[in-house]
Amino acid sequence: MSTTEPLPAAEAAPPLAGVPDVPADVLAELRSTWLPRPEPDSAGRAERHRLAEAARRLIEAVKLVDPEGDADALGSVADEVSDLAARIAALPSVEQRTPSFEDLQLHERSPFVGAANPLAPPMELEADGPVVRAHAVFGAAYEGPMGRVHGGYVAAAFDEVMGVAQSGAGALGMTAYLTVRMKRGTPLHQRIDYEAEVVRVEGRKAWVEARSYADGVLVADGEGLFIRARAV
Ligand SMILES: CCCCCCCCCCCC(=O)SCCNC(=O)CCNC(=O)[C@H](O)C(C)(C)COP(=O)(O)OP(=O)(O)OC[C@H]1O[C@@H](n2cnc3c(N)ncnc32)[C@H](O)[C@@H]1OP(=O)(O)O
Repeated sequence: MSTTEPLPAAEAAPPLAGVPDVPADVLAELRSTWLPRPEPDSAGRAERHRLAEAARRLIEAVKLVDPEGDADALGSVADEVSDLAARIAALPSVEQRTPSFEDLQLHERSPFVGAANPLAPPMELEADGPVVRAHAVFGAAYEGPMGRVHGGYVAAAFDEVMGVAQSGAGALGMTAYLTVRMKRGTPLHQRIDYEAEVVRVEGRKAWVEARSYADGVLVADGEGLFIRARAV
């Protein structure tokens, strides 16, 4: 596939040599901690998602607020937000009980796709056979160079997408290494598209390649090695 073309239309590609042809139901099961993101299973979880979304807007607003503005107004909202943080912290915590199955899912808690995690942009994921696609918009809080996503977040987003795509090996493991080539700045405030797939499998090791695009232009690509746990 060309690395400078816009994302290709979804189409069934033949399996790569050495990469297993993993049945669709196995792929779906392996990916189920990430996607699809289900409807909230309770009113409380729906409100927690709404709270996370409000917190994302809070983070963006705090990052952008002008320190040369009205200092009293800033001080007043700092007090209010501080009080709010204390009120939320005083509510029951998930760490005070045995987590439910839903609490543990990455579509709930991940720093990239988690609906309950205010640090998650959140990234949206979809799978098309062995290929995993994703998109995300990074706000001001992710800024490194002016107007561009910090390199650490550029790489971390690749880890998330590759982490899902390793399912194409028929098993899940941990990231052993990750190489990301940042070819252009990844712009803030616009949709970034990702695609990733397994390109090689040897025993417990699966190599995954991924690319990211801004407005159809390649901004980064990379590869990672994922190693599944030894059979016990
Ligand atoms: C459980 C389901 C979870 C499912 C979890 C699903 C969630 C995924 C989340 C997304 C991914 C993440 O962010 S994961 C979080 C970030 N990553 C981590 O925290 C991983 C930290 N590292 C580790 O836990 C470990 O080092 C592992 C698991 C990567 C490997 O440990 P190990 O299994 O004991 O490996 P070991 O027997 O020594 O080596 C096996 C083979 O791999 C090679 N090898 C080992 N490490 C490396 C390495 N870093 N780079 C290159 N090659 C390596 C060895 O040379 C050997 O090759 P040979 O002699 O056989 O040729």
